[in-house]
Formats: sequence, C-alpha cells, structure tokens
Amino acid sequence: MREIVVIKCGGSTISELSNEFFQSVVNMQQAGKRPIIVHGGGPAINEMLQKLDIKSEFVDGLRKTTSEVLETAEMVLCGKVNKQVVTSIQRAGGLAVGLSGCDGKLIEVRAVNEGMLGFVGEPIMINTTLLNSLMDQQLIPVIAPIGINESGTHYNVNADSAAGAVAKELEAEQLVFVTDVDGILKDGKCLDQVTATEIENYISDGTIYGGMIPKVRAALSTLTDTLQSVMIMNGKATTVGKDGSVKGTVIVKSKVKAHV
Ligand SMILES: Nc1ncnc2c1ncn2[C@@H]1O[C@H](COP(=O)(O)OP(=O)(O)O)[C@@H](O)[C@H]1O
Ligand SMILES: CC(=O)N[C@@H](CCC(=O)OP(=O)(O)O)C(=O)O
Repeated sequence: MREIVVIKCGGSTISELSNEFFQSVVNMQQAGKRPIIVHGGGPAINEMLQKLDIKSEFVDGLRKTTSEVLETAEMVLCGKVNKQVVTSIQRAGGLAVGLSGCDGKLIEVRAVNEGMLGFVGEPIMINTTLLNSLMDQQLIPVIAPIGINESGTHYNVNADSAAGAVAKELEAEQLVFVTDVDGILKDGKCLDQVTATEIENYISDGTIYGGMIPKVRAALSTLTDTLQSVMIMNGKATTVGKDGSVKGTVIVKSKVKAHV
C-alpha cells in the first residue's frame, strides 16, 4: 500500500503558495506517494461576504453559517478556490480532480450545533472508496470543505476538521497543515514539538486561539498508530519535501524521546 499524504492548504496562505510548492506535491506523487489536498478559503469567503454585505462571525474558529453565508461559502470554496488549486497542480504537471464533500457523498456530516452555529457540519463518514479509486488512476484529489448530511442538506465544514477526517479514515501516514505561520508559536518562538497535554494547556492559557484551535483539535483527533505525528508549517517559505524534511511544529500524543 502506497503512503497517503494529506496536505491541508489554509486559505490564509493559498494565494501565496509558490509553483515550487505545487511542484513538490507532484514530485511526491511521482516518487510513489499518494497526495491529497484539502483546502480552506476563509479570507476569500470573508471578502465575498463583505462585497455582498452579509455579516458573519466566528466562535472558537468556526464560522456561524446562515443559509446566506452557506451559499456564499460554497460558491467561493467550490467555484473559485478549488479550481485555483486544481489549476496550480496541473501547471506543475500533475492531474488533479476537484471535488466538494457533497460530490459522491465524499464528506458526510452532522450538524455541530445548529442552534448556535447554523449550517456548520462535522464529518462523520468519508467516501474512501471514491478517493482511493481516483488515486489508483494517478489523480490528485483536491477537496473543498462543504459536506452533506444524510438527507442531502449541505453544510459548511472547517477545512482543518475535513482534512483530519480524511487522513484518519484513509489511514494516511502523514497529515500536514500548511498555514501562514511557522508552526505553533509561544512567546514569539516556534515550538518544535507539542504533546496533547501541552496543547490543552496552551488553549486554556490563550497561547493557542482562533484559527489555530480547529487545527490542533483536528490533529489530536487524527493521531493513531498509523499516523503518529501531524505537522503544522508555513506555506510561504517551505516546500513539502519528498523525504518529509520540512520545518514547523510536530504534534504528537506524548513526547518522543530523542535517539542517543
Ligand atoms: N499559538 C499560535 N501560534 C501560531 N498561530 C496562532 C496561535 N494561536 C492562534 N494562531 C493564529 O492562527 C492563525 C492560523 O489559522 P487560520 O488563520 O485559520 O489559518 P488557515 O487559513 O491556514 O487555516 C495564525 O495566523 C494565527 O493568527
Ligand atoms: C465552519 C467553518 O468555519 N468553515 C470555514 C471553511 C473554510 C476554512 O476552513 O478555511 P481556512 O482553512 O482558511 O480557515 C469558513 O467558513 O471559513
């Protein structure tokens, strides 16, 4: 079984990702791995909501989603951002297929808390058969985080939690969050490695806040025997190397002892 690498590209950095970055994803595939991209698009959604004069707010990194906000988010994520990412991969010589979580019921969701957040969903099932069949054909899936429930209603899904669910259900060997900071910062310094306990403390004391919360929560819920660490890295400076040698913060269940 070839190694599956799930790469989450944050909306914070998507427009600044270099050709080199997309080239490294294509190289990774040519080297025998199976890359999948899950993308966000928070800033692009904000921009469009502003143009349309629609208000929205966030609760712990999740956007309250009315039907108007959902319609805008779906249009931006699936229509604009998804196709930008597909195009970038194809310019780098790969073949990409753009999908939302509604296509082929790729991401089945349930409402997180309809009363408080509206149409915000959390993934409960991933159509791994569909993803595997695309990857079997040397295609790189590019997933927009809009989900569907069992009765066919669409939901806005945080892209970090969508990426975490895809990585977990596919038993991926790597999950990488590409964002606009070097990793988890504490007192201005990037931490090399953090554990589950440290993360809970950093959320409580406010070191980790806002958009970093869904990322670390998704990372923690994804850690398994197959996927033993999750990486958060900056999309501006680095590329995802074939050998996985990139700088950032590594999230682990508990401290890994250094080899002597
Ligand atoms: N401890 C932390 N270290 C780094 N970034 C943090 C931390 N806590 C909160 N953040 C915020 O999280 C942001 C990244 O999340 P987000 O804006 O949702 O990006 P993305 O679009 O890549 O998912 C950073 O730009 C920063 O403002
Ligand atoms: C429910 C929820 O918050 N959905 C997100 C989906 C996009 C996203 O997650 O984008 P980033 O990766 O850029 O943050 C939103 O509406 O902004």
